[in-house]
Amino acid sequence: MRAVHFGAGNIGRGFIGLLLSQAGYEVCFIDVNESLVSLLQQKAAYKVSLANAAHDTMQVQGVTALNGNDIDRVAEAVADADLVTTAVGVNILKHIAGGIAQGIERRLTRSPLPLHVIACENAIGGSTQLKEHVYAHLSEAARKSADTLIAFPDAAVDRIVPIQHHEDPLEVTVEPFYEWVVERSSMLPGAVEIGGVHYVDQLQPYIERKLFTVNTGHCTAAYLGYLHGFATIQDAMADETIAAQVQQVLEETGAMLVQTYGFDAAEHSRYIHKILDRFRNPYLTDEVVRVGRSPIRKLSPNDRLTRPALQAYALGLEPQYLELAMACALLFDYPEDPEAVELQSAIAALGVERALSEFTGIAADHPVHIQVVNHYHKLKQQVHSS
Ligand SMILES: NC(=O)c1ccc[n+]([C@@H]2O[C@H](COP(=O)([O-])OP(=O)(O)OC[C@H]3O[C@@H](n4cnc5c(N)ncnc54)[C@H](O)[C@@H]3O)[C@@H](O)[C@H]2O)c1
Ligand SMILES: O=P(O)(O)OC[C@@H](O)[C@@H](O)[C@H](O)[C@H](O)CO
Repeated sequence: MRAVHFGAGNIGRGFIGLLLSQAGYEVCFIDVNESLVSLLQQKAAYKVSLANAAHDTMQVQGVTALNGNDIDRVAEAVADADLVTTAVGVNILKHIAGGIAQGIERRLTRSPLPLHVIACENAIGGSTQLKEHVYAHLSEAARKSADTLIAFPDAAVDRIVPIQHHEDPLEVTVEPFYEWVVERSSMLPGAVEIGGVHYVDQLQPYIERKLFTVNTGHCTAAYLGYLHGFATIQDAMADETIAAQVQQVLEETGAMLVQTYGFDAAEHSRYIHKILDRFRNPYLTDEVVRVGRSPIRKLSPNDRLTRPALQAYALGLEPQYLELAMACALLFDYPEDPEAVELQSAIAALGVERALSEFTGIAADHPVHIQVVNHYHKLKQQVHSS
């Protein structure tokens, strides 16, 4: 079986490529990083090591790679694939959609076999978003056939894979934990299920639980850590005040998730504590600037800060630590992150009130907005006086 995977980066090699290879797929990576593509072509294999005491290692073999700019070959690979997956970043999906669409057009003329396209991004409805981008490139006739032969089931993926600093540029160190959940109800009849993937009827509770626990807690640790001068999540979590604030945030999202989806409260509390332990994994070095990357995306209405804060508020819960985390995100001024630079220029140009409304969609007179701005001004004063 052939899988075409877009994005040979950290999660692409360290999780999706590894799991697909273990499930019996020949994996063809597609990436625009030329040196990465050429190394994968030369070596056809790479090493994955686990961030545990034993430093267990695994070898992924028989992989191939294509340059994402070679649209003709990308389309050919998609046309012949048994599965297409992505881990490029949700904002990059629109850039890979053209190649996928060309592949689908060719495939529909030569094969009656169904194809599943799964976006493994940290976003609600990632595959659905990819489908919209792909369909924008398809002819009316192709769209009609694709409706019955091509499915885009949404997914949630969880495994912490930091930025890598190995001598071998293909090696990747990953945490031992992993979870890949795919929505079965949007799959086509007779679909082959991938070994190691957890299939569920409705993804919404799973993606919200993952995004609003793992990723909300993670970015809170990152933004608080950045503000206090810590370089890594592990260092930030060793600070008792930060660790307590991260836990408070997760208790707020937890209360919202338990009320919304009826999760068992005790089980959810264990889930939170397991995640806090994962953040502290002493065998990982995960930079706060990676975890805090793209603050505009992270503050956007459907992402890990704004959405749970507004959902909690709507339920009558007071999301005060989420508001604090949002204010810290507004203070993420890392000059090498293009979104952090854009965010800081917007705050300088519009003022924090308007910038906050612009990026989160929250009206200036909403109580959550008012509290975030209050926290922002207080934190800014503390930063100046320290
Ligand atoms: N790293 C993690 O811990 C983790 C865990 C779960 C989910 N994710 C999600 O997975 C996605 C990728 O994250 P990552 O950490 O692996 O990032 P990454 O930067 O390591 O990898 C992204 C890869 O995509 C490639 N890429 C960019 N534009 C492309 C294009 N047009 N065509 C093909 N390839 C392209 C990049 O060259 C890079 O190799 C993100 O959506 C992220 O939120 C990451
Ligand atoms: O990838 P992002 O930028 O959406 O979020 C950064 C991290 O929180 C994220 O990559 C986690 O490590 C991952 O989601 C764990 O499953």
